[in-house]
Amino acid sequence: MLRLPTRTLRSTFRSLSSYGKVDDKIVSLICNIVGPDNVTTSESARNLHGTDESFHPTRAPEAVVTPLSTSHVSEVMKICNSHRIPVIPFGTGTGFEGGVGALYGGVCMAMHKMTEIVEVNQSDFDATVRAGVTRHQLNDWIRADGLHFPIDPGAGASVCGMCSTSASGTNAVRYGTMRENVLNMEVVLADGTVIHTAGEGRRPKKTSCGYNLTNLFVGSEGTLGVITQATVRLHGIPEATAAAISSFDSVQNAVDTVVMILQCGLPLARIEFLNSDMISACNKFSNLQLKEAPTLFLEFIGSPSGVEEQAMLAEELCVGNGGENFSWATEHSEREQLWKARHNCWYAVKATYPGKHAYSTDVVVPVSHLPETVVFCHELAGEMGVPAPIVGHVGDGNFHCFLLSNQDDETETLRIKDFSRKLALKAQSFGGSCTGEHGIGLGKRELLIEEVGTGAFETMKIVKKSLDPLLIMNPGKVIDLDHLL
Ligand SMILES: Cc1cc2c(cc1C)N(C[C@H](O)[C@H](O)[C@H](O)COP(=O)(O)OP(=O)(O)OC[C@H]1O[C@@H](n3cnc4c(N)ncnc43)[C@H](O)[C@@H]1O)c1[nH]c(=O)[nH]c(=O)c1N2
Ligand SMILES: CC(C)CC(=O)C(=O)O
Ligand SMILES: [Mn+2]
Repeated sequence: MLRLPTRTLRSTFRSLSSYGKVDDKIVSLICNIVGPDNVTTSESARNLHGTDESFHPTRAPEAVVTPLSTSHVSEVMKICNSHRIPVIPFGTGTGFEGGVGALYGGVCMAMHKMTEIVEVNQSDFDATVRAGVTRHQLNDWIRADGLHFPIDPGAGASVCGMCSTSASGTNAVRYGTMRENVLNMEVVLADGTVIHTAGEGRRPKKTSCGYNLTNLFVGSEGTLGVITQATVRLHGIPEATAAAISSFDSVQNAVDTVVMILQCGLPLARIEFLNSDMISACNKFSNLQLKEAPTLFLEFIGSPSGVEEQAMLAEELCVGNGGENFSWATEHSEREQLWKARHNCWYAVKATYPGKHAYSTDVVVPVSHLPETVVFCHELAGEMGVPAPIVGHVGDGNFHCFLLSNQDDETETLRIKDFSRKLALKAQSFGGSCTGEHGIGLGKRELLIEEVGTGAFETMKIVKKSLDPLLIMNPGKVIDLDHLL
């Protein structure tokens, strides 16, 4: 692999124009590999692929390439590396941190045409999928076998996109995040080399075999290579499931209840907190009639008797903390409605405040500090005098506060940045993180340095520069280019 000394790198990147351009010659070279139907420079495709769900503005790539195979990806990478052209992988564009924006131009590697479910090992509880397969497609495929892939960011994200952001969702309290559920990945590196992070065809449930490359690429946000295939854990669909809702007279009481439930060792499947602004938005958007108060959504799974036992204990703890309206949803349709409303929180907030620009924080803290952190967030929003719907995967100590602003009002945008920085610093002061699941992307690059400290940050830079010496993989994300030159 090519390595350049720092001085050479600096002079190479003296100006942004040091990256190669995707001109007609490059387009034609890429066409020769993937075929003309799989490369476009149309404005609409470029804009679409330079946008995600974040508030970061669209940064369109110069061309969008849709490879059909790993060898396509590898050959395109070789061309881009030799002409020093940025490559930005794209899953389904549901990310929240501006990860797909082409800051320095280049090629978007859009993975949606690699749609094969390579294998499902029913009795081993694992599956291997190509990069374009979404979590919904995988679940539709394996449901009849009594299996599911439980990691559930609300959107229909691609499984490999989820690997790349280290995604999780409402089920993480029971099943963990992508970090605990990825067994192996095929990755194409910047120079076109194809590797399997745990060795080709390997899918052991545990391993002590060398450095954990799988976990290096999980959460790498497209900055170290293109993930072309992932082998993930599957889980059995539980025999019985019940959901419950309870509302509280204060944020403190609701979140204290979460800590108590966890301390009792109740094996919850899900426990989500929604504040009254969020319940109000959900009532309108998802046609619910819930009391507009701090509320917990809970779910229990297991055998029918086990579920009943867990639920009764949870009810006792909720009521003991002033929880009211404790109600059950055992019917599949009722539960579906509840969790659909929860997954639609983002759209509910956007619909409630039309014309406003929304941003979501993503802090996570050790659970004993959760009540203090949520209350801090609530009060900070109060001081700012802005509506701040909060929703969170509180079983993991992770929650989101949605901040709303007028897009054209620079003062409001700055206030939001200030709010989210203060909240992140508070979480870090409790031993937590600025991001539990959305990633660093563009907006949290400085917070990353504060969080991990100089030694770990320098080590991350060494990893980045060793795997991608010409800095073509999703440049400007996670680590600012200024820190790498
Ligand atoms: C309504 C709603 C609700 C939620 C969420 C989104 C939305 C719209 N999300 C966020 C989002 O779904 C999550 O970040 C996904 O992992 C993004 O997957 P995409 O396939 O859309 O990646 P997307 O295309 O957005 O890319 C995200 C990043 O990964 C990189 N990337 C994508 N595919 C790659 C590949 N094959 N190889 C290498 N890099 C690749 C990109 O370059 C980019 O940096 C979320 N998340 C979460 O963790 N928990 C949650 O609860 C939710 N909830
Ligand atoms: C913050 C949201 C917009 C997405 C998310 O992560 C969630 O709904 O849990
Ligand atoms: Mn979330």
